[in-house]
Amino acid sequence: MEQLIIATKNKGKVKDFRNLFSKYDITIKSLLDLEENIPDIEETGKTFEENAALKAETIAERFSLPVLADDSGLEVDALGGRPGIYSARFAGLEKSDQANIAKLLEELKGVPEEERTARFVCVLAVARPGQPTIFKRGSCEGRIANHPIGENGFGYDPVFYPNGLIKTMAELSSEEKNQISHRKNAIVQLEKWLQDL
Ligand SMILES: O=P(O)(O)OP(=O)(O)OP(=O)(O)OC[C@H]1O[C@@H](n2cnc3c(O)ncnc32)[C@H](O)[C@@H]1O
Ligand SMILES: [Mg+2]
Repeated sequence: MEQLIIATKNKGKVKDFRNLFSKYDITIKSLLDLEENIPDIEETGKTFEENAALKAETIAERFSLPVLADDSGLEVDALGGRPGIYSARFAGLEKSDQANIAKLLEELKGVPEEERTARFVCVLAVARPGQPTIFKRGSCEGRIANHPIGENGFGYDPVFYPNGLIKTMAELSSEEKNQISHRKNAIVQLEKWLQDL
């Protein structure tokens, strides 16, 4: 069984990745599992790719090991693509899922259902010491609910209806989310690399 470091401190992502990687017989170590406390990596990039590379390359250099990072977010069409790369800090730097959802619903007040289209985007970066960083992008199309429903998942899952479903992402089991998610759609593109790990 192989081990892969994921440069994240987000427990929701870690749960998704553990589940998504189980079929490749790969175990995950996140920054939350490491003995030493890794300071937060400032996400100063202007794109998902730049921020994913910052996270993956910083940790890969530090440990001289291959590292995967995920930079992801929600693009809402009626908001011109916001919150996008700012999804985690939409309502402020304390990164509260509840506050982010409240701000999103407030900004979308009065916007009719057909104009509430949105997508989750996930960019994965794989950094390996001395080699060029690889990027893969996945997305999941849907629309924004009028109020939060469901207890599973994290982030904006309670207000996101994936296309074709009458349940929000937070009403799906992990297995169901991981069949259709942006994260899954990015990971499948790494399949060849994962087999050679
Ligand atoms: O940077 P790391 O440590 O990985 O953790 P983070 O939460 O700060 O992660 P990002 O910078 O990539 O911001 C992504 C945000 O987008 C949202 N998001 C991403 N994937 C999601 C998902 O599967 N379900 C719900 N919300 C998601 C959620 O608000 C995340 O905090
Ligand atoms: Mg972050």
